[in-house]
Amino acid sequence: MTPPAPADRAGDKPATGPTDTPERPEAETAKPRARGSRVRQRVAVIIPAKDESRRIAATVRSAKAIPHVDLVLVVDDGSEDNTQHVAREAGAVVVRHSHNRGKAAAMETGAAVVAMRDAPDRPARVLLFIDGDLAETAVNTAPLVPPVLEGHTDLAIANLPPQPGAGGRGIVVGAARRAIASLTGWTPNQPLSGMRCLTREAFEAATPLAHGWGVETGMTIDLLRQGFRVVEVPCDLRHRPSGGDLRGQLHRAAQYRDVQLAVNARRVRAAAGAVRRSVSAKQPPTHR
Ligand SMILES: O=c1ccn([C@@H]2O[C@H](COP(=O)(O)OP(=O)(O)O)[C@@H](O)[C@H]2O)c(=O)[nH]1
Ligand SMILES: O=C(O)[C@@H](COP(=O)(O)O)O[C@H]1O[C@H](CO)[C@@H](O)[C@H](O)[C@H]1O
Repeated sequence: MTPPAPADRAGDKPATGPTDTPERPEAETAKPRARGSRVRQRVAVIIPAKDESRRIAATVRSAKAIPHVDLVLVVDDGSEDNTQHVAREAGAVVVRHSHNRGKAAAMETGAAVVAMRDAPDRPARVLLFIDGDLAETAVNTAPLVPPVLEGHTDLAIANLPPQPGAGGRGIVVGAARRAIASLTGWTPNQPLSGMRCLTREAFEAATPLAHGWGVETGMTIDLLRQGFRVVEVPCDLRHRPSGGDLRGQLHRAAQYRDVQLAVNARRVRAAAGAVRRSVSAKQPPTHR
């Protein structure tokens, strides 16, 4: 695979939808589907959730109101609270990890369960991942869906407004942003945003997902490097921000660790790919 062209591989923070995306090289192209084939396509909302009993009911109810959604799936990632019961009561389909496996694992479980519920005679559902703490604002992820359903992009990522009470200094966000930029040529505004809508084809191309908190950074890099289209879409969301206290800083340290692990693995992969390409370019043509 050739390295992606800079910046224009991804929509550049469109106000209401994706910007134009250039043709992708044949070898990397995720086949665009005819618009007509998406007409009956539905959307599954997947909510990885660990100890979200206080907000999950509002999140589930709100997610059910997103147009085209016919399945809201909560993956209880080994919660120690009542998350699974509250989510089920609110109308979600709930599956549960018996022990905590991290956000990325919960996302993979969610996608696998949706695949089992996809009808064989219909297109695979589009996947909309959202966090469990959005509460009543979950419905405001709705603008992520049309660009994907209509085939304008493969991955739509929510851009959130500044969150009251957030205590971050932009260290993790900055590191993830720079890593994505250096590996793909595209500079995202919110590289860690977990609210993202994508096709089944794009999801499969992004697996195995990077572990834990590295999942968003890894997914964006992997999809862009394979020629998939990515856009950021503003969404008016509120989530439980991490504060500036010890708990918040520990959360950021874990995020930082997982982002670095995801990025380093992809740097190694990119370097190995470059070596392979240069070796095969130098090999003399074979004669019969
Ligand atoms: O081990 C974990 C940790 C978190 N989460 C879920 O992942 C989402 C994002 O987590 P959080 O809101 O804590 O992170 P933030 O995005 O605020 O950094 C939430 O729905 C969590 O419940 C999870 O499924 N497993
Ligand atoms: O925990 C946080 O405050 C930051 C990461 O910490 P930094 O601000 O980069 O030190 O990450 C959160 O905020 C981002 C920006 O709003 C979101 O995109 C992330 O999903 C959230 O984890």
